[in-house]
Amino acid sequence: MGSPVKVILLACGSFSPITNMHLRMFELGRDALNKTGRFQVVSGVISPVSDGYGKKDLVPAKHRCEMVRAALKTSDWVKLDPWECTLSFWSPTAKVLRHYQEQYDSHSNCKTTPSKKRKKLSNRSVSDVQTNHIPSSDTETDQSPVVKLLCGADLLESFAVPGLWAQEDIEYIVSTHGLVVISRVGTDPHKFIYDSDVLTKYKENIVVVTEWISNEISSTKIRTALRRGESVKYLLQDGVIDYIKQHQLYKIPDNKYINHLLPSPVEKESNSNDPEEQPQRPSSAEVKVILRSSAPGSYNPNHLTLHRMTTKMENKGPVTKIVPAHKSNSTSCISDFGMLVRRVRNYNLRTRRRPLNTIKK
Ligand SMILES: Nc1ncnc2c1ncn2[C@@H]1O[C@H](COP(=O)(O)OP(=O)(O)OP(=O)(O)O)[C@@H](O)[C@H]1O
Ligand SMILES: O=C(O)c1ccc[n+]([C@@H]2O[C@H](COP(=O)([O-])O)[C@@H](O)[C@H]2O)c1
Repeated sequence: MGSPVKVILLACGSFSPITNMHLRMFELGRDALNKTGRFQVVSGVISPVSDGYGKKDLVPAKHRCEMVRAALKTSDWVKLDPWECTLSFWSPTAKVLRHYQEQYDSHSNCKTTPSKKRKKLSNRSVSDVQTNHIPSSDTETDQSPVVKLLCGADLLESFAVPGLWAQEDIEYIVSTHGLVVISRVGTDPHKFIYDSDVLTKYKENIVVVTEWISNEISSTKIRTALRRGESVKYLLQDGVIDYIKQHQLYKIPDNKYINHLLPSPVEKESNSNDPEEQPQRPSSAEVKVILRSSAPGSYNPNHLTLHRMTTKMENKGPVTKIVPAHKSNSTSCISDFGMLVRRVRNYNLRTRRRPLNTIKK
């Protein structure tokens, strides 16, 4: 067998935000290709989609790129390439693959490699190897790497969504580049390939990786958890969580799990051991009144009851006492109380108001 074909794994997607499973995909893909003996993965590239894609909950590309950068601090072989997402318009994946292939071809030692030869290499199947229908090793070592699309099985199955992908793009991707597909719960990539004439035609160029340690992290589920104020630790890299918190992405409420990672400067300053200084956990009724009256504008607009309950307080200026809002029946903000109380205390500290615990009921 000749020397293996060098491969660059390219993952296209929203990465809003990048999850640990996106990172795992690269590890799984590299292992699977290297184990065949036919390929040697030399690097991985993450290409976040342009803002022009217009998908729901797609935070601006600059944030998605920064989150990818933060996540990749723990990888020594996967890199961010912001080319696609710096364009103001969406680019089909076939175009993105072609762009990167051209980049690598032009940078390779073998600038004269005809693309047809590359296509032949990329398409090399198990049967090719077995029958020694392979280029000589001298030729191979001069080859620029082949860019393969690394994706989850849901992306593969989206090929069948009517009108979503151009048929010629699908054929170009599988014939010229090839796919490395990571299994995902609820998908059946082998059957999907069987059902598709074009995928069956090029099936030697599709590597399906079964992830036995199945892990259904998705960016959608992460966004849902964030919106609900739930912990996302161990699902995202800590640097990504910090970034989300710092830039208040995904409309997160005051999230105790997120916020406890990075205490606000005011919280650091007020690091008192005096039990009298420690905020108490008030009842829901108390918080509702505190929020609106002490820090107008900084409460979560989702807590509409707060607004209604506190209009009486508006002319009273700063918080001087807690008024039990026993008439309220909303429980929507209960999980955020600790942080809400800290916010009030911080607000009072910043504005030199009396600490919360000195406020009498
Ligand atoms: N848990 C997972 N298992 C396998 N592949 C995944 C997983 N999560 C994401 N991917 C793959 O990562 C690539 C980029 O993902 P993208 O950010 O667009 O998807 P996503 O996490 O499913 O996002 P969203 O939930 O916002 O649709 C896609 O090929 C997708 O199939
Ligand atoms: O090229 C296409 O026709 C095409 C059609 C649908 C999706 N894609 C790409 O698939 C990636 C994941 O998209 P999504 O909607 O599953 O997050 C993203 O990079 C898109 O540009 C690409």
